[in-house]
Amino acid sequence: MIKWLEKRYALSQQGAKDLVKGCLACVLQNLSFMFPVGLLYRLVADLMNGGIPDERWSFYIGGCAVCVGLILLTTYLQYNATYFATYTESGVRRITLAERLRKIPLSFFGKKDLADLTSTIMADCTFLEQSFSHFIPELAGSILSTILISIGLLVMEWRMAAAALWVLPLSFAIVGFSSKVQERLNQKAMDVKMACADGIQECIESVRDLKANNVEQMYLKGLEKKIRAVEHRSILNEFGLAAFVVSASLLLKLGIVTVALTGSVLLINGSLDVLTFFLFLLVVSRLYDPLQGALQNLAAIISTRTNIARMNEILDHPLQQGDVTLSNDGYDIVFDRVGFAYHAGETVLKDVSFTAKQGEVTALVGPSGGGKTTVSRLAARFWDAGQGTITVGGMDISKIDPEALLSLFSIVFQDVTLFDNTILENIRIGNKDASDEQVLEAAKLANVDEFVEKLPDGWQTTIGENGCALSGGERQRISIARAFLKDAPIILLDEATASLDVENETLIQTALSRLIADKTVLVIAHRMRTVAGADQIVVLSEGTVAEKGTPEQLMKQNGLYAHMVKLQSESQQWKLT
Ligand SMILES: Nc1ncnc2c1ncn2[C@@H]1O[C@H](COP(=O)(O)OP(=O)(O)OP(=O)(O)O)[C@@H](O)[C@H]1O
Repeated sequence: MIKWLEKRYALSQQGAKDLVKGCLACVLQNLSFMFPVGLLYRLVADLMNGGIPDERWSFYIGGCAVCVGLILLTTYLQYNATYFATYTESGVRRITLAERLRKIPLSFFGKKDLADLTSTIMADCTFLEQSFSHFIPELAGSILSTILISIGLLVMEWRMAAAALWVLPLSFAIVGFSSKVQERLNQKAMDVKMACADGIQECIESVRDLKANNVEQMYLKGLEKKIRAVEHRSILNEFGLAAFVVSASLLLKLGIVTVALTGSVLLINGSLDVLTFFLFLLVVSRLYDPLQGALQNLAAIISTRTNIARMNEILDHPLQQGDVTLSNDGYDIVFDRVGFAYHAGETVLKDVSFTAKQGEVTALVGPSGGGKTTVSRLAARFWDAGQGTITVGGMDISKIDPEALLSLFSIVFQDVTLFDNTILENIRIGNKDASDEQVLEAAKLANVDEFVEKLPDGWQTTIGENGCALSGGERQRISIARAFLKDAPIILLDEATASLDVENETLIQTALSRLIADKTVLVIAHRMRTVAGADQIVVLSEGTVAEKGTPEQLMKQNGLYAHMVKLQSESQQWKLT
C-alpha cells in the first residue's frame, strides 16, 4: 500500500505514511461530527416523550462538552497530520527532483526546457501540496466515514438506508468516468501553459535582440496569442470539470427526495416511526454535504495525474551511473572509434579516434558544426558515446560516476555561466574549499584583478544575474580564474580566449601556459594562431577526423588545416572600405 502510494503520487516513503495518517485523521474528524447528531436524536426523543427528565440534564451538558472536545481534538490531529506533513513532503519532493536533475544526463535537457522544469519543481509541487493537504485526506475521510455511517443506517432501517444511499455509487461513478476526458483536457491545458511560459521566458531573454531588430510588436502579438490560448484552455478545462461534478452533485441531492418520499410512504403505512424518519432526514442532510466536497476532491485528484506524470518523467529517467573510485593511470584521453548522435538517426560523430596525451596540448579545429564541442563534451561524459570507447588514463569513462570523473577536469566554456553573487564567490565555484588568498591568487593569474580594482566594491561586488554587470571578456576571465583555482589534471578550453581583447589575450595565454604544464589539454579554437603552438592538431570535419598531426606536419600536408590557416591570414588583411 505504502509502495503503491509512493509511486502513484510521487511521494517519499515518509510522505506516503503521512498521507495514510492524514486520511485516518480525517475519518476521525468526520466521525466526531456525527456525535452531535446522536445527541440531538436523544434530545428529540426525550422532548417527544414529554420533556427532558431532571437527571438527564447533566448527560446533555456533559455530552455537549465531550462533542466539542472530540471535535477540537480530531481537528487538531487532522491539521497536524495533513498540513504539517504536506509541507514537509513538498520540501522533500522539490529537493529530490533537484537532486535527480543534477544527476540526469544532459541529453534530457535537450527535450525539456528551463520553463518546463521550473514549472514542475514549483507549480506542479504546489498543486500537489493542495491535493495532499486537502483533496486526498478529505476524500478518504469522507468515504470511510460514509461507509461506517451507511452500515449504521442499514442496520437501523434498511429501506430508508437504501433510499438514502443509492445515489452514492452513481455520483462517484460519473466523476470517475470523467477521468479520461479530464486527463485529455489537462494535458492540452498543460501544453498551452508550457508554450506560453516558454514564450515569456524567450521574450525576456531576447529582449535586447528584439529591440535591436525592431520586431517587438510582432513578437508580442505572437505572445498574446499564446496567453489567449491559456485563457481559452483554462475556461474549457473548468467547464469540462464542472459539467461532471455538477451532474454528480445534482444526483446526490436526489437522495434527499427519495428519503423524504420513502419515509412518507412508510410513515403512512405505519411501518416507520416519526423519530427514525426525523433521524434519517437529519443524517442525510449531514451525509451529502461532505460528499459533495468529496466529488470535487475526486475530480481534483484525477487531474493531479498530469502533474505526477511530469514529475515521474524526471524521477524515473535513467541516471548516468558508475564507479566513484577512480582507477586511472595518468591522464591520457583516448577516443577509440567513437560515434555519437544527439537524436537517433542524426549522426554527429563517426569513427573518431585520437589520443590527447598528458603534458601535451591537443587542439580541436575544423569548420563550424564539425563536432569539436561535441568531442569535448563526450570526453567529460556530459553525454555518453553511442559507439566506441573513451578512456581517461586507461579507465573507460562510461563506467565512472560523472561527478567523480569531473573532479579530474577544469573546463572553460565558450558561454560562461556566472551567479548573482560576489566576484570572489563566483571564482570560488572552482574549489569551494579554497581560502580567500587562494581565490585571489587564481584571480590574479587570470588577470581578473585588472578590472576588479575599478569596481566600487572591489572583490565583494555583486555581478547581477549571470554576470550581467560585466563585459564578455571580464566574464571569461572569471571563468578562467575558476579553472586556475580548481587546478585539475585535465583541462578543456572551449574558445577560452574568444572574448578577450588582444592585450588580455596575450596576458592570459601566458597564464594559461603556466596552468597547463604537465596536464592533458584539449583546446577548441577557431583562430588558428591560438593553436599554432599545440603539440597535436585534430581536424574535425562533418563528424570525422579529417587530419591529425603536429601543426608543421599538417601545413606540409596542405589539406584542410593548411587551407584554414591560409584563409585566416588572408582575412586579417581585410578592411572595410
Ligand atoms: N544539444 C544539441 N542537440 C542537438 N544537436 C546538437 C546539439 N549540440 C550540437 N548539435 C549539432 O551537432 C553538430 C556538431 O556540433 P558542435 O557544436 O559539436 O560543432 P562545433 O564544431 O563545435 O561547431 P562550432 O565551431 O560552430 O562551435 C552540429 O550539427 C550541431 O547542430
